[in-house]
Amino acid sequence: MDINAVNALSYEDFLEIFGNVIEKCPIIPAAIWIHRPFTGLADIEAHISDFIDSLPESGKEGILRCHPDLAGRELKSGALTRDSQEEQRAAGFTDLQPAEVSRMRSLNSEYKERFGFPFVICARLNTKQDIMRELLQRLGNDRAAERARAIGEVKKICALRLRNLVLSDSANKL
Ligand SMILES: NC(=O)NC1=NC(=O)NC1=O
Repeated sequence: MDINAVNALSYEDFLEIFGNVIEKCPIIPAAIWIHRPFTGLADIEAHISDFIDSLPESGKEGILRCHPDLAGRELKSGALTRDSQEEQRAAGFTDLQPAEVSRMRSLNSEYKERFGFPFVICARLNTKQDIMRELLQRLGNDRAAERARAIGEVKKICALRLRNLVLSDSANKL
């Protein structure tokens, strides 16, 4: 799907296709739709990034809370969105050893306890070893630094989801 096809979409079709580029936050693509015609993928990304950056801390933390834990309950119960399921599988979280699952569970809850929002990282750009190392390392951050870091990861996830939608022909099958 090229950018002209994106710009020609009705609002409903735009949301149907792009509604989950930020996990479970359709309000973000719904909000940036107003900026079409987009000049390209980078333009869509820039509008999403600007919208997120304009939010108060509580809004940014709300976005983070919409993300499922890595190797968490939703993965176990099959409740993940298709995007998230695919990303967690790619990083190796769908076939963890029981000891790895409990390690992720305890690290995730320690992180959530400390920051009040879940640990978020772009799973497609990391192996499960990278992710466990990052989780441990980022536990040492202060809240503001960690919020900014996690939002940066949300934007990376978004960028990969957008590329997958626009550059592949998956979105053509409306
Ligand atoms: N807590 C998370 O980082 N979740 C996720 N990262 C991804 O890349 N996909 C997810 O579901």
